[in-house]
Amino acid sequence: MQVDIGNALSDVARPGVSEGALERLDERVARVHERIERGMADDEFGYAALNLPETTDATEIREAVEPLTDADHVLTVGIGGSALGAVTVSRALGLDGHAVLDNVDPAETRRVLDALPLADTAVHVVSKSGTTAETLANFLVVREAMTEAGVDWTERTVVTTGADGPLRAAAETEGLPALDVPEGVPGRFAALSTVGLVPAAILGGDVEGVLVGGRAARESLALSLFDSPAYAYGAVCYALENRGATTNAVMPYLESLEPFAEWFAQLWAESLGKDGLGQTPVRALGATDQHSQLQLYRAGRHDKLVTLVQSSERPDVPIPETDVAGLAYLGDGETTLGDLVDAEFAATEASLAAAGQPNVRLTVDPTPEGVGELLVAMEAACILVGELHGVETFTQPAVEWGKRAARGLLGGGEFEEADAVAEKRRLVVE
Ligand SMILES: O=P(O)(O)OC[C@H]1O[C@](O)(CO)[C@@H](O)[C@@H]1O
Repeated sequence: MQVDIGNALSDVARPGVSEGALERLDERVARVHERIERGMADDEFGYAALNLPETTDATEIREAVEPLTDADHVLTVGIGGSALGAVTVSRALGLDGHAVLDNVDPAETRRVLDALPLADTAVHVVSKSGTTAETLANFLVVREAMTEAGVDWTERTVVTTGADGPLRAAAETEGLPALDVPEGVPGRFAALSTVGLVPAAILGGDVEGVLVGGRAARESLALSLFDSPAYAYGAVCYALENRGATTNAVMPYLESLEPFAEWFAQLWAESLGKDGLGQTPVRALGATDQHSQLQLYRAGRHDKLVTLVQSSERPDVPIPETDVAGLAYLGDGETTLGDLVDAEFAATEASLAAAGQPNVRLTVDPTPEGVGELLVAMEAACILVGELHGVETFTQPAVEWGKRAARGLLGGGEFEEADAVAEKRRLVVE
């Protein structure tokens, strides 16, 4: 993976970071890298995520899912990091047949289940805590639907969960194959583990290659940001946030990385949104969003960084020759769709720079190794930013308030947060 931070420097962008400021920041990066290395060496909570490329046992995963590999479809039942990593990996690997229930919109749950050939579907239920209401509710709905379809759901389901909790108990009661969520790794950092790799393994994906790429990202971590793509990216994000770029729009120019932008959004928001800090992650897609959000990125406030993700190579789809007036430059018998999207990428990047809008280019290999390298590099970048900000990168206390309120509203206990719902300030316009 390559990171080009040139368009984030202060002689191009406003806000921008000077090379002198980066040199000074590099001294702090060295200290943080030493902290990260200690955390990895001691398999400390959170830092253990960067050990997953070494500790994840692909053979164990393949053995657990072997009875399910005849399925052409996999349904992941999970939410947040218990679904986003798996969706990101399987889509980035170009695997078809992966459906996901990571919400409790009844219309969507019904639409997904009605569309799936349930007899030809393996189900992967994932919850680190084993108590997440959305996941457990969907699991109950899925197994009922399979039963009604005449499918023995216990023969088609594998569970990945923590050491205890309702989901572990259900797996033991029903005799379901159960894999462990890695100890000490928050869900949003668990893509290169059982949590993120099981569906790809069922669908025949190169999970071993993803782990090889993750190892490459780990090995590229160094004492200097100028020697480590992951730290270069994280350091620029940190410096630009401190200079007013409080939004980070992630815009991959690969459809196969569209879920990656959503995975990144949880990683960045849930890890760094603390103590009044944190960049707001925005999901975008190139070239499509050149025809929507780019107007804001170029001509709006100078309060955002645009992270452009480019592919190091592309398949060739020729644009057929045409005599349609004005289209000869496309249909000349030589230009391909890859040429077009690469030209649009370069034009958008230059357009942002010309407007003084900070942007960074990540160049990734569209291979299993490239996928693993990208994910681990972003995780390392996130940990660097968390250390530089001095926040608790690996917890997410702010999400608990809403869970208690919802549980109270559903009669799941006495929670003062539920009272606050009843006391809502109202001004209704109809
Ligand atoms: O894997 P679990 O415990 O079901 O949690 C799912 C998601 O919910 C959160 O805990 C937030 O509520 C995320 O951090 C996590 O990825």
